[in-house]
Amino acid sequence: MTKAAVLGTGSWGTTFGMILAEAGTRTTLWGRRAEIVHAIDRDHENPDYLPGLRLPENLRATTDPAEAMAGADFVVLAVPAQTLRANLAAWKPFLPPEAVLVSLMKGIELGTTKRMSEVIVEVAEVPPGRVAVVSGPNLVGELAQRQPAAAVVACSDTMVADRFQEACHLPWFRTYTNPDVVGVELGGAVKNVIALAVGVAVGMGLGDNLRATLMTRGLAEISRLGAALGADQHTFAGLAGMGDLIATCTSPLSRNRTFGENLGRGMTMAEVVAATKQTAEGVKSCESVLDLAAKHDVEMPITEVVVGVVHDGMTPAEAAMLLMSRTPKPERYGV
Ligand SMILES: NC(=O)c1ccc[n+]([C@@H]2O[C@H](COP(=O)([O-])OP(=O)(O)OC[C@H]3O[C@@H](n4cnc5c(N)ncnc54)[C@H](O)[C@@H]3O)[C@@H](O)[C@H]2O)c1
Ligand SMILES: O=P(O)(O)OC[C@H](O)CO
Repeated sequence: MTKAAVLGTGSWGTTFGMILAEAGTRTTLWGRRAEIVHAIDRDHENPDYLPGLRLPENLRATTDPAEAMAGADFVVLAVPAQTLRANLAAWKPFLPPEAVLVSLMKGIELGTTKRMSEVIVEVAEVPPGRVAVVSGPNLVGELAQRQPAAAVVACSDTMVADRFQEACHLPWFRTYTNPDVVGVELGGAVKNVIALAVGVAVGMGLGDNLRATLMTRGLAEISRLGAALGADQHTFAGLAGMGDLIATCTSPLSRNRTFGENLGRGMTMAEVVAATKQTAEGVKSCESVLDLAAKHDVEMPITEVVVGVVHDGMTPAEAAMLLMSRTPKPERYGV
């Protein structure tokens, strides 16, 4: 029987552990908080992140990373993106020698501007073919209710992608494979930034035309950055691109969109941060995405104003004015 360790007992780590367990993969969660781990292992519930959701009885949990990873074929990483490097360095001694490492994280590392799979390759010292990524329209608020959804499993080694696709495939959670790790990771990371922008527009009371415009031009930004980094442009028309962008930008379940909406309503950053109990990856990744774009001379105006509003004191009104007053351009650059 295939065995998996899921490192992180937050909303996505717990839910994905449930998916793996229901798909027949022997799964153990690792969490740092004993009270949450005991509740999952003993009471089959995560009271903090998924209260009321009955977890599979075969889904185990522990605070011991060695115990979680012992004999694992897959080690699934489900911590906030900016904590990956330090965590993985601590977990490295316990990684089974042949295990595939799977990233559920949607972020770009601050400072290095590395994608999560690049951080994993560097810290764990494994070849890219042993690193997979899962992304797509996967709002936990719906998945925890076992509502139908789909996701992409990306790995440069297509056999590895096929194996993990099988390990987490369910009738209500359809998995697709894609060899384009760069495109899948960029889609997942940058959609969070665009969702912040759409959230600000929602909070300001602006309408559906602007929301659709921000999503469309946001996808253009993601695609431009992807082209500069060698991604497959088809990926951005897929689940990890357009699919996740639509889900995140249109759903009140999205932490990133909600964060932006609170800013658009006039709350201060301090107030919004205090009100946000879960991870909104775009808040930190907007800066690393903009740095990555600058390294490759890619223009990302929506990302730029998101950094302005979230980190540099720009008001939502100033951001809207800046975007709408840009010089007229062809819809597609370079044509
Ligand atoms: N929740 C979703 O709907 C969803 C869906 C798809 C992908 N993701 C991605 O999954 C990743 C995990 O996010 P989440 O949604 O589960 O977040 P979350 O806020 O629900 O949970 C984060 C978990 O990480 C733990 N944590 C925080 N700091 C830590 C540290 N320094 N070391 C170890 N653990 C730490 C927290 O205690 C918590 O258990 C993110 O990159 C997110 O973008 C989330
Ligand atoms: O709640 P968000 O904004 O982190 O989005 C959750 C998932 O990434 C949606 O696919």
